[in-house]
Order: sequence, then C-alpha cells, then structure tokens
Amino acid sequence: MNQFSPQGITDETLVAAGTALAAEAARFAGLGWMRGTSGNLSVTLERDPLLLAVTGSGLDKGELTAADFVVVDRDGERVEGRGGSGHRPSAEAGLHARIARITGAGAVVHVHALPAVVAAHHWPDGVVLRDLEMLKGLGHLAHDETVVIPVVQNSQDMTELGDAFESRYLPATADVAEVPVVLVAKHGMYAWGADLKQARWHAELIEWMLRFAIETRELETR
Ligand SMILES: CSC[C@@H](O)[C@@H](O)C(=O)COP(=O)(O)O
Ligand SMILES: [Zn+2]
Repeated sequence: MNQFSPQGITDETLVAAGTALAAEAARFAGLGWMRGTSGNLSVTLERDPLLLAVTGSGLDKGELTAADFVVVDRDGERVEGRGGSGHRPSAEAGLHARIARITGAGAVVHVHALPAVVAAHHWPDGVVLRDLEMLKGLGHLAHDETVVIPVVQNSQDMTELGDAFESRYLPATADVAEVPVVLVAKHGMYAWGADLKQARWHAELIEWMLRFAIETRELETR
C-alpha cells in the first residue's frame, strides 16, 4: 500500500518533491527573496490530469520540511488522497497551476525579490532588455534581440491574475521563444522551467538583469 498516495503517485516521487521544494525554498530564503512567509514553489507531479506539489500556505519558507507541501489540481485546489500535508495549499496555487498548464513547466517559483517589484514600478508596461549576455540563460540572444519581461497588475484573485498572465504570454510566444518569467506589480515575480533547478536559474538570471536595468536607468534616460 502506498502510504501517501493510494491512487498512484509513488511515495518516492512525493518524498523527492517535498525534499526538493524545501531545499529550494531554504535557498531562496537565504537570498532574502522569501522574507517572512512570502513566496511559494511548485513542481509538476503528473501532466494529465495535471497535479502539482505546492508549498503549504503561511509557513516560514526558510524552515520547510519535506512534508510541508500539498497536492493540487489544475485549478490549484487540494486533491484529497494524493499525498501531501494537512496545510492549506499556497494562496497562489491557482496561478502556479495556470502557469504549469499554459507553459508546460515542470516547476514554478514565486519570490518577492525586491528588484522585481522596483522594475515593475518603473516599467509597468514591461521591462525591455537587450544586449546582455545573461539573456542566453533565458533562451534568448545576447545581441540584437529585444526581450520584454511582462508585468501584470497584482490581484488576490488567482483567476484574474492567471487571465492577465495568459493574455500577455500567449501572443508574446506566438512565434518567438518564451520569456519564462512574469512580474507582478507591487508583489514579486514568477519564474518557471523544466524542473526546479531550471526555474531557479531563470529567477536568478532575471533578478540580475532587473538589477542591472534599475541601476543603469539614470544613464539610459540621460
Ligand atoms: C507576506 S506573504 C504574502 C502572501 O499573500 C503571498 O503573496 C505569498 O507569496 C505567500 O503566500 P502563501 O499562501 O504562503 O504561499
Ligand atoms: Zn507572493
């Protein structure tokens, strides 16, 4: 009998997911990107039907254990009997599920890194980046390509946030590679990737480029 998930996902998969989520959260907390209880992370457990392991709500993300996750469905709703803890799922589980659904991501990370909020404040229509070596890490060109990091307005309604994300993401990826990040104004950023490590790389790279954009802003407008 499968201890955590009588319906199929193995104990090993769930333990690995919880262990990885806790380790990544501790790492982000160490960077100061998950202060207090802010931020949340998810990994895709199954694609069809979509199931995610998402961090529990309201927890200190620097102190998560491998059990501090909840299994949720394509709408970010808890799925009983599929493993995870007794915590409430992250308040933002619905947006994680929407991003995983639309982008095919294997992992989504949400952090309250300050440069994301400052950049969204300066450039509410999107942060324009070009001619930076770090863009290669997002799957774009280091020269002669303009990359726009989308910004959406904050909301406590995950359907509204998801709609805003989708309306920016789909046209932008119609014929060019995706930008695996979205900034939420006055809130933070979401980044994603094939797995947690790639999602983290994207978050780290974009945070560096946003800091560059902010710190060189006066020079650009002179
Ligand atoms: C200071 S926590 C703010 C929260 O409302 C939210 O934005 C957040 O990132 C964490 O929510 P959580 O429900 O713990 O996943
Ligand atoms: Zn948040």
